[in-house]
Amino acid sequence: MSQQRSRLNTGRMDTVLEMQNASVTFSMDRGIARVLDDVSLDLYRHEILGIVGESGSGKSMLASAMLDAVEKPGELTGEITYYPQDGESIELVSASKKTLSNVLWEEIAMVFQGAMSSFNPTLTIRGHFRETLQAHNKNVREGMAHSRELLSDLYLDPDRVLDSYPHELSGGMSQRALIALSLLLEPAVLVMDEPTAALDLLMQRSIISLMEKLQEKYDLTVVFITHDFSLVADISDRLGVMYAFDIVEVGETNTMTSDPAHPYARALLKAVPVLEGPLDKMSAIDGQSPDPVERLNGCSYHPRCPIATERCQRTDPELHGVEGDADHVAACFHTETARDEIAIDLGWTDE
Ligand SMILES: Nc1ncnc2c1ncn2[C@@H]1O[C@H](COP(=O)(O)OP(=O)(O)OP(=O)(O)O)[C@@H](O)[C@H]1O
Repeated sequence: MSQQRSRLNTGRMDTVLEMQNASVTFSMDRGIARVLDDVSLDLYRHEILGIVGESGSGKSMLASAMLDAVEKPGELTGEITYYPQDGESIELVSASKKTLSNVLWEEIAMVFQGAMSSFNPTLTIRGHFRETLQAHNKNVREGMAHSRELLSDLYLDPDRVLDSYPHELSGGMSQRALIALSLLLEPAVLVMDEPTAALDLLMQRSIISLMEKLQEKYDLTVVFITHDFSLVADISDRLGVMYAFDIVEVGETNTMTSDPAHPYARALLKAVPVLEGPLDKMSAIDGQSPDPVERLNGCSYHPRCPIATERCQRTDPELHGVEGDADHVAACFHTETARDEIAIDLGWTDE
């Protein structure tokens, strides 16, 4: 895990990125699809925050929103504030294009899944590094020296990789080259959306342990988004769980992997396929994922929740501190009951 997160003198966590009521909507024939639903989240400087959730829960939308990079016709609303280590804070949603282009890659960078679609097939890897430096008016000679260091950090041979075209590299090599490229302009924050999804298990694990080293070496704040609870649990300081386009629980990784408080987070933990865990204790989550157009009243998880009450059908719960702990929040009226009644019994958890 990363070094201890820094605290402000006030005792509060030092926030590097703050999302307030961030929503993304798409206008569709059958109505408005709300694919990110009023998310508020603080990212702490120098932490690794894991975000997990099932397919379609809005993880990629969250990643794009963090950089104000939601593709049109998607509409992003809310406030996303970046706090540099030194200097004035920048609100990204209302920022000018010029401000945004200075922040992107130089302050906040992103790695998507599938390096192949991120690279230009007609350009060598050297061409990609060079182009990025030129686009940001950086010294190309110094930048190329840094690119060699980054590639070496990622256990790639700079001479071979820089001269290659993307298709000449294996999946694991090109994904690592993409991570090196994303770090070229020394960003403070790296948002990674399923960066290991297309790779085999061994390569996934090796990228995860590389990320831990890079985070320490370059003092990074990392958001690591995945559907794989067990993969990200190994390196995260905190874990956030998404359900129905919103964050439903965030807490310290130890708590989140042993005794989360939201019924969905508990069900997700039980559904985690782990090599070392007993298969007979895995269970799928019953019911359907929610529709972003046909929105339900009350808690979005209530139709699938074993402990839902009438209140859950009527009112949508806000995130609140679990047992008075402000660092562990869940959007559920019945967290105590969930912990009592929804058992988690997996070999790989710390229980
Ligand atoms: N261009 C688009 N127009 C309309 N809806 C979209 C668009 N892109 C994504 N969505 C919808 O937004 C919702 C959230 O998608 P998102 O890709 O963020 O989910 P995800 O959790 O990242 O899923 P996965 O793990 O499968 O990548 C889904 O219901 C998806 O169908």
